[in-house]
Amino acid sequence: MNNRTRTNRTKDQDSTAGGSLVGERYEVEVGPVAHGGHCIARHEGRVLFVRHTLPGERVIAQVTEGGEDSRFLRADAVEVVRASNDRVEAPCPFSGPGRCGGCDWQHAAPGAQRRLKVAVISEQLDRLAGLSPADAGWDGTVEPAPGDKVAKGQVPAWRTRVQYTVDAEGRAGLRRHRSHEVEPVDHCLIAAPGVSELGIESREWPGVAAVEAISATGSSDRQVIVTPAPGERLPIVELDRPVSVMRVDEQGGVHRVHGRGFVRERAIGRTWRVGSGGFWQVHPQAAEILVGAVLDGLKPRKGETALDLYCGVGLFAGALRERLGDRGAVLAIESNKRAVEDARHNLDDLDRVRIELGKVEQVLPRTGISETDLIVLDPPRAGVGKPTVRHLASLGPRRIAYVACDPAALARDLSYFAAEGYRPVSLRAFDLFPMTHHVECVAILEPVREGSA
Ligand SMILES: C[S@@+](CC[C@H](N)C(=O)[O-])C[C@H]1O[C@@H](n2cnc3c(N)ncnc32)[C@H](O)[C@@H]1O
Repeated sequence: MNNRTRTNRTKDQDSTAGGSLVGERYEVEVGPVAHGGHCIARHEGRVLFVRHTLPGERVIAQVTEGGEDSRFLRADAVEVVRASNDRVEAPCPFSGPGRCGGCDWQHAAPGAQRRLKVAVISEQLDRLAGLSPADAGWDGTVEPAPGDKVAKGQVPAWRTRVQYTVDAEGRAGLRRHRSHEVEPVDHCLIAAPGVSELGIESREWPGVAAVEAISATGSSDRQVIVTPAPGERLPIVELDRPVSVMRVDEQGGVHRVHGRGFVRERAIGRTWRVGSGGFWQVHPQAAEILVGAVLDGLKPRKGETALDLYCGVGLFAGALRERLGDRGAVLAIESNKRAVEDARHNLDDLDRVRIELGKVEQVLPRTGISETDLIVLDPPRAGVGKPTVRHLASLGPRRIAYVACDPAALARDLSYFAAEGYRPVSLRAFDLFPMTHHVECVAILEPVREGSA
């Protein structure tokens, strides 16, 4: 077979740019996985990030983005010439080149997905922090959530929050990869049963741009957040079961239409009020798993003080406060106003817990705190950043727990912590986003002792 074959390009693709290579097809050997749900291949010296393939495969890659002058090209594997042993038939009929962008690894066996995540974390730690798995105190595994152990070809239904986009015909679906186009679906396999039961995909949504469906864990609370299409009023939303309905206005504000303005999640023996727009982990076992990893790593002692930074509705602050005894105290900081209100409500029964509203980088210097024993960090994907890392190290904590949803941001911040004299003593990785490329890590840091390398 030719290693360069031209396909029928669409008019749109031809009009993208003079030197566009969109639509070109190359036969390539697929190399290692890269962060972001794709693998690296090369063609005539140029790097291709290829989706829908696996390391070691030989595929026909069709360019989806990039041109003659691009540093790299994006591509989809549209034909597999030589398959990896890790390849399975994608259980989801909506996945594949040009289709739903929600999952990256439908075509990989569950164990293989976790090995891909191991490779990505290892590569990020090495490249951005100069750390081997052993240096980071990591056993080099990604742990599945106990309830997600499914056989080859099966899919765990874990996603308790699903963002549907509605197409021009009023059909709910999921976004295609790096696109505003909608792939209409009649059932998302990774959606939790409580989301599927709402039947979002089986009804029409005229005048609606987006629908978010939420199924709380440990309570029967269900919520639907509807974003009307521009210039449209909110349609009457009637579903087969009682759910609270919220509306998003054109400025992004969320308003209650009927029912409660929040859902109640159960975790670590407590009930957590989570208002619309407030953060809660999407995987139903995530809160328990992450709290367990943080407490195991920090080993809080009676009377210690702790910071819970990027605290959301107060999950780690609550878990820590219960371990610190009468003289312990927790300061939590969160920038989302609604989440702070929920955190104050959720932790109302605990004394010596203070929750401050604002950005960590702005609020922390204003608190006047000059030392603390423990810190939990659970930042958004961008990570913490050098100035905040410096400030945190200056507080001299005995241990820091860093909960990370992006291994690249974690590795970058670990390199900043190293410069401030803190190093990871343990790292655990959890597969809290099966079928996708996402992974959650918990790193425990300690000050480097005199004499230790
Ligand atoms: C990954 S969530 C963690 C929430 C919480 N720890 C939990 O486990 O449920 C990150 C949180 O950081 C908040 N956030 C984002 N940027 C922030 C900043 N600069 N300062 C404080 N909070 C921020 C977000 O609103 C979100 O609630």
